Amino acid sequence: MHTSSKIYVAGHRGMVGSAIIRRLKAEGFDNLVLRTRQELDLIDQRAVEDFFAVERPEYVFLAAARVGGIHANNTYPAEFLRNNLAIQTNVIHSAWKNGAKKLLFLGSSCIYPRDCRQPIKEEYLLTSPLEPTNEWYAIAKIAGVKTCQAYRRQYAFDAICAMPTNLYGPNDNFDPQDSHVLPGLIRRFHEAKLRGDEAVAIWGTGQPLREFMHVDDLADAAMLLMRSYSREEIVNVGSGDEVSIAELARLIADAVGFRGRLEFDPSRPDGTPRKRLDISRLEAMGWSARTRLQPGIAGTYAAFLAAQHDPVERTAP
Ligand SMILES: NC(=O)C1=CN([C@@H]2O[C@H](COP(=O)(O)OP(=O)(O)OC[C@H]3O[C@@H](n4cnc5c(N)ncnc54)[C@H](OP(=O)(O)O)[C@@H]3O)[C@@H](O)[C@H]2O)C=CC1
Ligand SMILES: C[C@H]1O[C@H](OP(=O)(O)OP(=O)(O)OC[C@H]2O[C@@H](n3cnc4c(=O)[nH]c(N)nc43)[C@H](O)[C@@H]2O)[C@@H](O)[C@@H](O)C1=O
Repeated sequence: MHTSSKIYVAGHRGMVGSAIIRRLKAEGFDNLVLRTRQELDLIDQRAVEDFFAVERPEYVFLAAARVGGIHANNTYPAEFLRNNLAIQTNVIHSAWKNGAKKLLFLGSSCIYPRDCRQPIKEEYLLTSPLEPTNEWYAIAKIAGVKTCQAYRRQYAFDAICAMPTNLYGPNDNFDPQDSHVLPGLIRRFHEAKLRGDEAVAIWGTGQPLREFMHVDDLADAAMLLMRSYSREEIVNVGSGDEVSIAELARLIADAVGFRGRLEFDPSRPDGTPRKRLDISRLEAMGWSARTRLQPGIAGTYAAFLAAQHDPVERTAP
């Protein structure tokens, strides 16, 4: 990949896509092809084929997807299955057909079995049943992995797959219902602080463990893989920063300055009990995450506050 290479980042307005764009621009890449969802709906097969036939990008970061937290996954199963199958199938096929040199597909740690041995190695995929709250999304993402592997075997297309752990950072989705836990709780604690509430509700028991990674570290790993990894085996991307949801909630309350009580609501689902990734494969390439959780949360809260004053933030660049 050279700084003049033509690079398409699908989903460049999302959290991951915008982090990859920041990283590419910081490294001097200046031949970026970008389309908003309004300009190019990636579910529309004909539109995607036309776009690739005209633009013929050399490298593709596939960071567009129907994404959300436990509630969104559980509530919109048809969208999580259909949109993700369509987006990834259209993009992978058109990239290959129009001569792309390489494509990076993003899966997720939630594609592994619910009760997986820990830390999770890449080879544990498809060894036992999935977590029911996100099986539709997981099935779609597993199909994405298999699509990349099939195109590599049959057509020698250099499609690679990264499996990130739970991500957070600037430009995240801070929706009160449909977001992931970290941005969701930043908003809930912030609003509770402004109202002077005495307590904040935390979904579930607080006992599940999650590994959190700053999205800039994911962008760093994505660049490394795009530059130097060309195999069909999937690659985990994790940070080792594992905390319980109760511990996470206390860290966020401290960062936001909320001094009231935390009230756990066990009527809401916990989801997977634990999903810590084994990242030996990536470590063997000399990689490790840099941003620790506490400063990462502080920076994300600052980005949330900035976006309150500038509501177009999530839709930039
Ligand atoms: N967030 C996380 O914790 C994790 C994320 N990942 C993976 O990283 C990738 C990016 O996730 P993230 O950045 O968090 O998600 P976001 O929701 O922040 O971004 C997704 C992007 O995809 C775009 N998009 C969705 N549907 C379409 C469509 N039909 N046509 C065109 N664009 C579309 C969205 O556009 P618009 O802004 O218009 O909606 C948005 O820009 C996904 O593949 C996800 O599975 C993996 C592990 C963890
Ligand atoms: C990245 C990964 O993310 C998803 O899986 P998840 O890790 O279960 O996602 P989550 O961030 O929504 O929840 C983590 C934990 O936190 C608890 N929790 C408490 N309070 C809130 C809360 O306010 N919001 C949310 N969302 N969760 C909360 C919640 O009950 C759960 O125990 C996949 O669906 C899939 O999308 C995927 O790929």
